[in-house]
Amino acid sequence: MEIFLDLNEIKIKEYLQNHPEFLDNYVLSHVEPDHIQTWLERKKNDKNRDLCAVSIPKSCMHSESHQMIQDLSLTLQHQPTKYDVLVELGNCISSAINADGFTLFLADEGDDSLYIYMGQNARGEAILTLAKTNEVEVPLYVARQRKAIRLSRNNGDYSNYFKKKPKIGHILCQSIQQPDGKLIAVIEFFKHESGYAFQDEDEDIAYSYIIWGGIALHYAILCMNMNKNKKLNDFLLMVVRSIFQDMVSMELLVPKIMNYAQRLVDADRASLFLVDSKQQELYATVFDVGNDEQQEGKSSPDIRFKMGTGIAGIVAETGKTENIKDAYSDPRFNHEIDKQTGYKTKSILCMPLFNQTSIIGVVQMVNKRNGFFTEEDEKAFEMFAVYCGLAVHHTKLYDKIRKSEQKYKVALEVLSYHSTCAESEVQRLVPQLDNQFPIIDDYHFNSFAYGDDDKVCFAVHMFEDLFGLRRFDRQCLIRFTLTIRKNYRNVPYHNWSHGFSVANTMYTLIKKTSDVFRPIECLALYIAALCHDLDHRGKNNKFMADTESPLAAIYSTSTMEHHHFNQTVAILQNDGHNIFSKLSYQEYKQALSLIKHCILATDLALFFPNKSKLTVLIETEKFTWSSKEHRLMIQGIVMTASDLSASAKPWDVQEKTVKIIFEEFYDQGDAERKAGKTPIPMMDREQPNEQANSQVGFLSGICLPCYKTLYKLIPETKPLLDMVQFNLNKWRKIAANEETL
Ligand SMILES: Nc1nc2c(ncn2[C@@H]2O[C@H](COP(=O)(O)O)[C@@H](O)[C@H]2O)c(=O)[nH]1
Repeated sequence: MEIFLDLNEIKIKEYLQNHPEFLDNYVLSHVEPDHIQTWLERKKNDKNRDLCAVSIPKSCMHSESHQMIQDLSLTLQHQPTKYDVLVELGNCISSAINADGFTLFLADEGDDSLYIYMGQNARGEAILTLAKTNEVEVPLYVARQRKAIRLSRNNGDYSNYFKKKPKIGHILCQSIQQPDGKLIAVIEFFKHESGYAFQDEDEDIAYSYIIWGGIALHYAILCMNMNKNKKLNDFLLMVVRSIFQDMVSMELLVPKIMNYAQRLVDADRASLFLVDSKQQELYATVFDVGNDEQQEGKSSPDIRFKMGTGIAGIVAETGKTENIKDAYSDPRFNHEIDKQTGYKTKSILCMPLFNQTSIIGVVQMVNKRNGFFTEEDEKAFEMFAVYCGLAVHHTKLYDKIRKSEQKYKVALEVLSYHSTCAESEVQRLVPQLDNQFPIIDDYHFNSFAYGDDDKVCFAVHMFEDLFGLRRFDRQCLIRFTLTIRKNYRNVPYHNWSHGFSVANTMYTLIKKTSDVFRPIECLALYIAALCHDLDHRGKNNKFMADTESPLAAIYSTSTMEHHHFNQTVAILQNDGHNIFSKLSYQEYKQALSLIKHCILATDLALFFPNKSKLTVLIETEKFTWSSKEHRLMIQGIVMTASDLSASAKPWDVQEKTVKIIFEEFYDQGDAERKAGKTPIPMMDREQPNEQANSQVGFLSGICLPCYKTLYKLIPETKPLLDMVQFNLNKWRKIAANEETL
């Protein structure tokens, strides 16, 4: 019996809407794929096809999409999260297709799990629940196939699916992907049983909105990434500032970094392990930094384990990042620490930290909130790890520097104690200052005739004679001079006797040339002469450089002369030693500046250029005592003249001094030979006949030019010039074997 159904277009449509599977089955079993493809092409390209006419008037669609864009743009203005955009999109589509609601499933590209979106917490972090596979077969199908599905309760294929969804009669499930095709989410709209089934045009409308939404979402993700990048840049700036400006110690900087890192990848815990390369172990520097900004990482020095142990140990060995989704299913995971802490590790993101040459540590993020650590987390973490390595490396350096500074301070304290004179020595010397002094303002004064204690008395007496005691304290002066003597080493030539002798020549020159130099210049010249070779080791600057001595590392030029000045300042800074304490700040500053200039001028390497410039000024009659620069130049010459004044002493003193100088030269030559170097003839004790020739060279090449220049500007120094000339002639005769020593 043929049944004629009273069918018309509306009833057919109604039937098809209520029985979508009927149409699906018909098309899938009766229509050729090519024909379906033609339909799809036509649908995409059919400009005239009016989506809205089918379900919503274009104006309404237009106004709807206009409203959606307005809503979305409002959302986007408030720096949306990805979830804000998805929820807004779902709301827009729901109202456009008259859905009673929707469920949002978030995808994890790590695997094809879906997470049911339950909302956001105060920090804008999504609250997700892992969807049980057997409860989401439809969204899972859509996620895998990227195909929309429309179902109604009486649809045979998925009737079980509706059993878990009481009161829901119809669903429309669609995937949402980024422009690059990456799956973001699946959205399942639903209607209660009383509603109509979703239609084609509902699917089309949802599809159209999702296109818009995808763009908005892409923008939102860009915005979030920009925010994240801004936060990352702000963090990196903080790290760099901490490293290079605050120079904070490890204790302060690393917890900051770990707190940031833990927030960066949304981890529940963060730990930093450093490599103990000697023990081949890792130890926790900061362990279990929580999500609370204030919570400082608990430093757990007792958490130590061998390299290669656990995920962190393996990363420290291999230098490769590990992203573990389920720690306990990874045989490499070390359960021991969980046992110690009672904390359950699920997911781990672990990254090596490098300095220029090696792995210095491992940063470990534990338990990603809501799921697993993503590829995006790994990328962000990689950048962070570079700066974390930089920070750790520099804080370790600063910690070493701080420890060295403390050791240096201790060494200085010890040195200061042992290198300053005792009060008893001061008291013992005071009465001696009232004794009768020999005539010592004499260029030919022979210091060999007196002992070291006498020389201390003479030195204090010379100072008081030149500068009086109105602005100086005698006890302080005695203490200062005794400590100066103590800080000359017991070497053959560059000892206290040499320091005193140079000061004596300077004293004589100042006494016999009154009014050439100003008081502050005289004070500086005298103290510089007394201190100019403090702590000399009997080796010259070349030796200090060749042997890579620490002093040469500190002072690359005029090595010993800088050290002599540094020692002078150190002694002035000792309690009870500051002879300048009654000077004004300006006078003190000027005195120290002049003392530095004078001591550095005793470096013969500086003598030659200084003398040449001065000679030109003299010969062109441009030298003027009113020029500060010219005064400094002549002060330099005066220092050298005093320093080499042994060459201008009577012959018996010169001959005795030279023996001592060569003793020291030969000691240096022996040390050079021991170091595998060949000493110059002057320092080679195996070439003793070189002495006379060396002296001819030294007196003619250095001393005579020095005293000639000095004489042109300070004629009162003629006795020095005459005696040098005499001694030079003696050395020439000896060198020519016309005389013997
Ligand atoms: N060959 C000689 N060298 C001498 C003599 N007197 C000093 N010197 C060297 O000159 C410098 C002076 O600088 P100083 O501040 O260290 O005293 C030093 O290197 C002496 O070794 C000499 O008579 N002959």
